[in-house]
Parts: sequence; C-alpha cells; structure tokens
Amino acid sequence: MDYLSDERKKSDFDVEAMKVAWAGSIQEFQLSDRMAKLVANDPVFEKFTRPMLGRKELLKNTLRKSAHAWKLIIDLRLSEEEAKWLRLYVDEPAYTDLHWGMFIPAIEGQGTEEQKKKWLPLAKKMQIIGCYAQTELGHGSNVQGLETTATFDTRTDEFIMHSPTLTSSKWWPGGLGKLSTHAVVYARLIVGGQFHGVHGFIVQLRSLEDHSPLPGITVGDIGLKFGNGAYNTMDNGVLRFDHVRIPRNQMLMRVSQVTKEGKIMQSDVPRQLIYGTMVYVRQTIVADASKALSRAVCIATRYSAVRRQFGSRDGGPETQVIDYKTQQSRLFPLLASAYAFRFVSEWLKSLYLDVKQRLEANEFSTLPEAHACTAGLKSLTTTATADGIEECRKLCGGHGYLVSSGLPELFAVYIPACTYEGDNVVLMLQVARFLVKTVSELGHKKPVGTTAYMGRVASLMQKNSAVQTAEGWLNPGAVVEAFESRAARMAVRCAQELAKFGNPEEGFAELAVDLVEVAVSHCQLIVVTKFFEKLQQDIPGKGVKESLEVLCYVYALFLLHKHQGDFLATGYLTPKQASLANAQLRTLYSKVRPNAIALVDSFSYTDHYLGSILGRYDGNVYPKLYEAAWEDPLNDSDVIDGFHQYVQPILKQRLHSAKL
Ligand SMILES: CCCCCCC/C=C/C(=O)SCCNC(=O)CCNC(=O)[C@H](O)C(C)(C)COP(=O)(O)OP(=O)(O)OC[C@H]1O[C@@H](n2cnc3c(N)ncnc32)[C@H](O)[C@@H]1OP(=O)(O)O
Ligand SMILES: Cc1cc2nc3c(=O)[nH]c(=O)nc-3n(C[C@H](O)[C@H](O)[C@H](O)COP(=O)(O)OP(=O)(O)OC[C@H]3O[C@@H](n4cnc5c(N)ncnc54)[C@H](O)[C@@H]3O)c2cc1C
Repeated sequence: MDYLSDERKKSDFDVEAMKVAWAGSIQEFQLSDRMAKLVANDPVFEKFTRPMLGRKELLKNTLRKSAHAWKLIIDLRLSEEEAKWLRLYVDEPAYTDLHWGMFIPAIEGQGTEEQKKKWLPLAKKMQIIGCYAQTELGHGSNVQGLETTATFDTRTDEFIMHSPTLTSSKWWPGGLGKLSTHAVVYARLIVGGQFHGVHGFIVQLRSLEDHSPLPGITVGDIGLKFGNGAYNTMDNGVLRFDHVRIPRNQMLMRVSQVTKEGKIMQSDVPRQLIYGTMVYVRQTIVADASKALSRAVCIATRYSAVRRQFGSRDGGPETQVIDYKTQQSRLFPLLASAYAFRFVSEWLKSLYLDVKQRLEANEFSTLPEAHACTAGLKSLTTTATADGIEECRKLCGGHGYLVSSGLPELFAVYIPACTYEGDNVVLMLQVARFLVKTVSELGHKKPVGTTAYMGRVASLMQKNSAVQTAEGWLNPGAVVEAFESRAARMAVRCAQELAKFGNPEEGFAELAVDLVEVAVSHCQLIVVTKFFEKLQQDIPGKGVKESLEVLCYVYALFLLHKHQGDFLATGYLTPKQASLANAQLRTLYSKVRPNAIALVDSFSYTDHYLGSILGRYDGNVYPKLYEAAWEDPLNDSDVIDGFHQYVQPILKQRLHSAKL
C-alpha cells in the first residue's frame, strides 16, 4: 500500500524528467540508479544493525562490506565512475574513501610522471592502501606550522622522517589507524639544515606481508568518535616516526625537486599546488552536501505528509503537519537548498575540471579563484547541511530522535564535514582574503569569474532596488542585483575599514568577524547566480523548469529574508521591499506544497540508501516503527538481564520496609 499516493497525484511536473535534471544527464541518472539498486538488493550491505555494534565488530563489518564492494567492482568490471557511485550507496565511511579520495589524487596532482607511473597502478589495483596524513595533534588548520620533519641525508640519498615532539604526531587521518600500508605524509623539508616548506612524501607504514608496522613506526587508532556507528567505521589514526628512512624519490616532486647532491630545484609550478588535493576534495564535498541534505529533506518531507496533528473537531483526519506554514517555512528552504547545492556543485565540478586541465598544461592563473570557490562553497554548504539535518530531525518531532529515523546517524556522520578539509571559519577567511585582494586591485585589474560583479562596483554602490510589489521579486535580474549589491557593498565597506589600519594583518585580525560575513555574502551570491544560470539551460520535461524556478526563488528569497539586516544596512533595500520579499516567499511555499513529495522522489533514493523508517517511499511509517521496536535486543526477553541481580533486591527491600 502506498500511503503517499494521493500526495504523488498532486504534483504537476514529470518526476522522471526531474530525476534526470537532478542527476545532471540521462547517463548519470542511469549509472547512479544501477549502482543504487545493486547495493540495495545485496544483503551484505544491510545497515540497520550498525549502531548496535561494538567498535571491533563495527570495523570488521565495514572491512567485510569494503571487500565485497571491491569483489563486485572486479567481477562486474565496473568503471572508476561506477565504483565511486557503488561506494557512495554502500553508505559507510571506510578506509577506501581516503585511498581513492585523497591518497590517489595527491599522487596524481603532486607526483612527477615517473612517480605516477610507479605508484598509481599499485594503488589502483589496491596492492597498496594509502591515506592522507597531514594533520597533527598540535596543528591542523595551520599547515605551515606542521612539525614532522623530512631531513635529507646526502650520504645515503634518503629522507629521514621524524616526529620530534608529541604534538607532531599525525592525528586524524582516515584509514591511517589500522588499514593503510602507505601514506602521503606532509612534513617540513629540511636540506642542509635549512627549512624549505612543507611537502608531501610517500611513506610505507606497514609490511605488505603481515601488515605489521615497519620499524620506527608507531601507528594506531585515535579512539571513538561522536555517535553510535556513524564515523566509527573509519580508523582515524595516530602516527609517529622515529628516524624512518625513505628513498629520495618518494618525495612528491612536481612542485620542488631535491637532487642527489641536496640542491633544491623549483619548477614553474606555484607552491600552492601542494594544497591541490584539498581543492579537489573540497569540490567533492560540495556535491556530498547536496546528497546529505537531500536525504534528510526527503525523510522529513515524506514524514511531514504522513504525520497529522490537531485540526480535527469532528473526528475526521487531523491536519498533515506539512500543511502548517511554520513547517513549510522550515522545510521548503532546505528542500530548495538541496537543489541549489546540487546545481552549484555541478558548476564547481566543471570549474575544477577546467583548472585541472590548465594545471596539467602548467597554466596556473585560475588557481586562486578555484581555491576561493572550493573553500567558500565547501564552508557554506557544509554549515547549511549540518544545521539542515538537525532541523529535519526537529521537523520529525519525537520520532526523529529514534535511530531508525536515519537522522541521528546521518547527523553524526555529517557534522565533521564542517571541520575536515578545512575548518569552515578558517576557509571563509581565505575567501575574505581573496575578496579584499580583488577590491584592492580594482583600479588596475579587471575582476573576472565569480568576482566579475566587482567590476560594476560603482553602479552597485549607487543603484537601489526598484522592486515595488511582491510579484516584482519574481525577476532574476532584481534578485541577482540585490545579492550583488549586498556583497559588493559589504566588501567595499570592509576594505575601507581595513585601510584605516597601519598594519593590514592587524586590521584583518581585528575585522575577522565582518570579513567572514563578507565572504558568506559572496558565496551565497555564487549559489544564487548558478541556480539562475542553470535555469537558462534547456531542461526538458513537463513542468520541470517551472518547479525548479519556484525552488530557486525560495532559496534566494529565504536567504534575503534571513539576512535582511545586511540588505537593509547596506541601504540597497527599504524595509517595505524586504517585507514584500517575505510576502512572496509565503506565496512560493504554497506553490511548493503540492509538489513537495514529487520533488523529494526526484532524488531517486532507494529505501536502503535513505535508511529511514520515517522516510520510507510507501509512507508506511507506524506499523514499521512498531515492528522495529520489537527487534531491539532489549526486547529479546520479557525480563531484562540484570533485573534479578540489581533491581529485584531493591524491590524486595521496599516490600520489607513497607511491612515495617
Ligand atoms: C573523498 C574523501 C572523503 C572526505 C573525507 C574527509 C577526510 C578529511 C581529510 C582532511 O581533513 S585532510 C586535511 C585538511 N586540512 C586542511 O584543510 C587545512 C586547512 N588549512 C589550509 O588549507 C591552509 O593551511 C590555509 C589556512 C589555507 C593556509 O593559510 P596560510 O595563510 O598559512 O597560508 P600559506 O600556506 O602561507 O599560503 C597562502 C597562499 O596560498 C593560497 N592557498 C591556500 N590554500 C590554497 C589551496 N588549497 N589552493 C591554492 N591556493 C591556496 C592562499 O590563497 C595564499 O595565496 P596568496 O594570497 O599568497 O596569493
Ligand atoms: C572526521 C575527521 C576526519 C579527518 N580526516 C583527516 C585526514 O584524512 N587527513 C588529515 O590530514 N586530517 C584529517 N582531519 C583533520 C582535519 O583536517 C582538521 O581537524 C581540520 O583541518 C581543522 O583543523 P584543527 O583540528 O587544527 O582545528 P583548529 O584550527 O585547532 O580549530 C579550532 C578552532 O579554532 C578556530 N581557528 C583556527 N585558526 C583560526 C584562525 N586563523 N582564525 C580564526 N579562527 C581560527 C577554528 O575556527 C576552530 O573554531 C580529519 C578531521 C576529522 C574531524
């Protein structure tokens, strides 16, 4: 029985076409759909019992799933793209994420041709397992502050890897604790007693025969993390070196080379390329944000249509909670954000691929913008997604707190995304630096790409919004101009404040809070702009473009409402115009309402991937919640183990004292 079938009948767009729009192309949709079903139909990938497992059992279970996934990849001759989707739908953080997601990309981006030829085939056949060991106990954000040393010994043509202090212990790298045989280790290069910056080195950690740590290497897991199950399927690790020697050719030498004689040779490649793996991964994290948020929204939307509270005076059905305006005002902006993040990630991927091609041809001019966009959008989308998942839990009332809702584990797995690959505040400060630099160069350098609007700064500072009615906000030009003016005005005002400081670094530190707000407004502008640009494309299917247009306005006007203080303080909007935007937002929620279920169905998630009783496709929530309760180990027996030992004596004692 489909309890949501009436809801599905209400929608006025072609869901199958929307699935394609969400996936990006028919090919992407088919590929992803095939992998989702492959995983969902395979009992090895069951995941409901995960939060009940102890740590050792949990990790072993992950290893079993990863081995099965690898067997499928080999047996079915899956492409790298298919394998990526397969791992995604297995939906369990594992050492393989770092092997494929960071170790291999680090070698691809920073290795020489010779190094790539040697290491990549081994890694791609999984004959070695690698991780990305950058962060230390004492330093994570400040990469230049890392303490691990790689000292060149000209006599033996080797580097000596050493952890000189406790705080120099590598700490956090995923896959490091128990599984990796190798790591790309970031360390201070020391040649002839001189420090030559932080570089990556390929270091073997464990024997390829019996997996024991090699001499001089201390390695282990850093311990339990937030939540049951969740990210505890990953062996985040600690690593120390005691004068471990590696051959010279294991320093990743695309950026700088060390010769046999101990000479440092700089190539034309900028040193920032050492940070290149982070640019790549941040871009993938933006795509992951749309996936995590859309999962949470799918659960909360379906459940909001099933759940009823109040509104019946005559014994008829109560009101579906999705019909309350307050529920809509919390849920629909998140639904719109999931779509917005999906489309901005599509654009970011194309920007990244373009930069990657240029880097391969030794053309580095677009690297600063790629860094600012990946850092800023990673920060913006992961913050909104982490907050959004928690909001979805609240939108599901009490049942959202049950592990079987899928939301607690999704939250626990997701929240470190605000920290890993760069703390979100630290990353926004990087964007702010880039913007301040752009403003300071306006006189002699035409801004391009995502900062092109700064080239129109004079008119953006003068012109105010012309919107007169609520309908006036349904105009891409009016909306984009509002976001451009807000971002430009905030950036210029901050640059003027900075100019008052004799020492720019002192000014930057003092104005950091305002600078983060400037960076956020710039990143929101990017997301809004890319959503409108997406709507310029040919999007086939009845009603698909129209539904996306509604979501685009919801996303933009929700942000405008939330940050109306900025729009008013910069003088671009009047209070009347801000309140017209809010009135339009209410109308837009009414337009989303009949399509809400179809819009989440368009994510095309299997019940396996959602992992939620509240989010079931068929809406059959209550019987399944009831059934699941009886599957809890506590209900294996009517009288709980421990009762006779610890509870009964108390009860008996009570009886005794009552007699007294
Ligand atoms: C698929 C995988 C699944 C995901 C699982 C997640 C696993 C998690 C993995 C990790 O967390 S790995 C560790 C990630 N660590 C970080 O992200 C550390 C964050 N810190 C930094 O990125 C940097 O250190 C910093 C904060 C950006 C640097 O600050 P600082 O001011 O000290 O910088 P400098 O080193 O002096 O360089 C400044 C110069 O370089 C430019 N720049 C900085 N980062 C990049 C970059 N990634 N790409 C290109 N350019 C970069 C920066 O703009 C400055 O340029 P100029 O102004 O000098 O031109
Ligand atoms: C689940 C997980 C997986 C990870 N996986 C890996 C991995 O595979 N490999 C790896 O190398 N690392 C990994 N890390 C480490 C991760 O990259 C770092 O934790 C992250 O970069 C943040 O650095 P930090 O821990 O030093 O935070 P800190 O920099 O110590 O941050 C603490 C606080 O200080 C603030 N702060 C710091 N600097 C500034 C500043 N300049 N201005 C203003 N505020 C500031 C931050 O905003 C934050 O509030 C992982 C971390 C987690 C949680």
